[in-house]
Amino acid sequence: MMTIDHIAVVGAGAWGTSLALAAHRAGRTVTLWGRDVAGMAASRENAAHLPGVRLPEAMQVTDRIEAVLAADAILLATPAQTVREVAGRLEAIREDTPVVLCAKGLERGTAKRMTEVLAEALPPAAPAVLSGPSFAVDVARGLPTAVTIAATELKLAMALCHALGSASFRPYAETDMLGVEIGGAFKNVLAIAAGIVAGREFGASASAAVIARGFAELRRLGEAQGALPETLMGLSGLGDLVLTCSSVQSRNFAYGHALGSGAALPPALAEGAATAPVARDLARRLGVPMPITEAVAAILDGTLSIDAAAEALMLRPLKREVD
Ligand SMILES: NC(=O)C1=CN([C@@H]2O[C@H](COP(=O)(O)OP(=O)(O)OC[C@H]3O[C@@H](n4cnc5c(N)ncnc54)[C@H](O)[C@@H]3O)[C@@H](O)[C@H]2O)C=CC1
Ligand SMILES: O=C(CO)COP(=O)(O)O
Repeated sequence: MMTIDHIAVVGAGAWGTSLALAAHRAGRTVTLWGRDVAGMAASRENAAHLPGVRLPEAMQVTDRIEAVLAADAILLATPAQTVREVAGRLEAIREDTPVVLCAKGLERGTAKRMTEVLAEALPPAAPAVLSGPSFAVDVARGLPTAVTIAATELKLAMALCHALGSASFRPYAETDMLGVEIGGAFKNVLAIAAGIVAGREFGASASAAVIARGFAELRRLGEAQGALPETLMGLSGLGDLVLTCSSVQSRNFAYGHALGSGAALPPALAEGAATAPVARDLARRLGVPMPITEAVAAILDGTLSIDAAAEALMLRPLKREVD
């Protein structure tokens, strides 16, 4: 079996730092690369994103991209809209170095998935995807978490699972990268919808309806593109949808909640805000009805009020549930 010992994580935000900790707990040699990490390297703490969580001395924290290039595998954990630029900086990697995409989103302007962006920006990489229900803070604290790691070759997905798996972090291997990516990107849009429902105090019944009907949209769009239904119903699809649609810990949910309640928008990253218009356009192009996604995109671009969106969703023509 392929052996992965040295793991480099690119992006020292909440998720990158947590994944570096997971790799360390799994017994790997770990390099964490980020911009402006001198303070973090000295204090051994990511005070901005994970205060109180100690970074082990054995973990190399660096802003030198050269330190990443020789790793056996690279986890790319910067936000979706930066993946093209950041991947481009890794052009000197060895041919077929596994590069695991950890961002959840679609690229603005091109509507491309992260694997499509990587194929263009860094052709020597062997792509993989890591996704699933996993708040960075939970992973950083070593709470039990399960995720999906997908690669075209099961052998690579399994090697990555062995490299990252530990008593607190359980990855499942998968070959349906497309399905895993679609689940991760779209659940963020639906989490904004769920947050709006909670913030507007539409009630628990409406929250459950958004999750179930949102999942119907995710499944339709995934299947239209060739994703496997089992993937969409797994950790990276339904699992992550349930997590982010039901917890204020989710930045996407919190963003929607602020919209719904009329509070000031939180400054944190809400990937779904960038993905919503891209998802709407993609769905229209593929002829897939996605009314909740349409509503979120319209609320975000200011063309529809929340109350008008709710009424329009409730008064859509009556139909069979499975259609
Ligand atoms: N935070 C979480 O619980 C989870 C996050 N994710 C995904 O991981 C991705 C990153 O999210 P977070 O780490 O939470 O965000 P974050 O806001 O905590 O950190 C993002 C990091 O990326 C860095 N960065 C931004 N642009 C960059 C660039 N051009 N070059 C180099 N570094 C750059 C920032 O300096 C920051 O350190 C997102 O796609 C998110 O959906 C996935 C699972 C869990
Ligand atoms: O993807 C996540 C958990 O699986 C994190 O969700 P948020 O980006 O909404 O915080």
